[in-house]
Amino acid sequence: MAEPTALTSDLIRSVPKVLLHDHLDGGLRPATVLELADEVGHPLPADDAGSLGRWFTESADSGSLPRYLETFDHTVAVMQRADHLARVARECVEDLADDGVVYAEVRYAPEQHLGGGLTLEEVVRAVQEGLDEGMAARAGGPGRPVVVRQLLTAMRHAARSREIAELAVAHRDDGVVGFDIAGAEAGYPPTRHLDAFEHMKRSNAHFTIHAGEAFGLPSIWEALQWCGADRLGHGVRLVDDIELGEAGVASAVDDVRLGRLASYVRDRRVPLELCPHSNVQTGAAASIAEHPIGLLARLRFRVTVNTDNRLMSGTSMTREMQALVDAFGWDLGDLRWVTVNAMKSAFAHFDQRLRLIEEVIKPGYAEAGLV
Ligand SMILES: O=c1[nH]cnc2c1ncn2[C@@H]1O[C@H](CO)[C@@H](O)[C@H]1O
Ligand SMILES: [Zn+2]
Repeated sequence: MAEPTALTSDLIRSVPKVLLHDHLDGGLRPATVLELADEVGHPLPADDAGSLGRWFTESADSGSLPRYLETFDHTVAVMQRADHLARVARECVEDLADDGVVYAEVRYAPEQHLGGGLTLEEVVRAVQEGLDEGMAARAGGPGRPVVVRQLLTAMRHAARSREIAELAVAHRDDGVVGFDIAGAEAGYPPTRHLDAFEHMKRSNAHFTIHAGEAFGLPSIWEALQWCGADRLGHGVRLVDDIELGEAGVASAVDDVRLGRLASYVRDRRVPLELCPHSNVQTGAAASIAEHPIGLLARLRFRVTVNTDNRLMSGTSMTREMQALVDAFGWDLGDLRWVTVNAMKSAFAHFDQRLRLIEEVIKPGYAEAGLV
């Protein structure tokens, strides 16, 4: 019998990965934050890349979503000029490609980038320019090409969601594949933005909603049954609708009872954009080992693995996957499963998704030794 392949981080980095939930303003390189802050005269809490990176991860390690979100003040502050937005977007593509990502949807809130006088249109165009440059550079190199698309986010405490949804639809043929809402969850239910979601639906366009991260089942229920979300950003609190058997650890999958909402989510194959390390930092999960992703995967929910904010979590797709391999004994087959799940759940057109699965993802895992 062949020895099972050891899942080293080098091997994990080398296999094709798909990322659906990654914030552009949560993924800057610390060195870039320093350089751009210097150019625009924004004061930072540290003055070398190593300490600044640590400042972000330690401050984000707050156990609360609102406090975690405060760290974005420093990234958003240095993303107010077209050239700066383009640079951040280009570096994002480079970093994802180096991490072995072959398809990604990167999100940010255009309304947070108007401080330097740009219009919403100019913000979207600047980001696209950077993404295009990054993808073109990669296409000319030796590694696998990467496709990176935009998701436009509206901030849930603000009142611009309809406008941002219209912006997303207006740019659907040039790089924007969908819409999202983010920000503090408690007190800002998704139904505040029904108008925006209606616009997306009427336009035959796609959206995801951050729900079930800092707040529980009602938020997930509204996102799906009132707003009609295609996917759930996090959705991790769905476990509150799953009852464990006697042992309380759900070691046996048949010793588990799903409530109506959890059943609906699983039956309808609603994609869950799970972000393990981010959830531990905001207190949505106690540790990686106790993260509901292990249970949700065993119950065959449509699980996807994501980074959320690479800077604030000091993370990458490779690190997220490595942690799941270590905590739950996931093997290469599990990594391919979440990757195919993510590709199936992407907002890119069906023909492109299928092509990436057949021509890039499956051959990539076969090359790594998975038959
Ligand atoms: O995990 C999260 N939950 C809710 N909001 C978030 C999360 N990560 C980032 N943002 C928010 O989304 C904005 C646009 O990218 C960020 O500025 C941040 O405020
Ligand atoms: Zn997020």
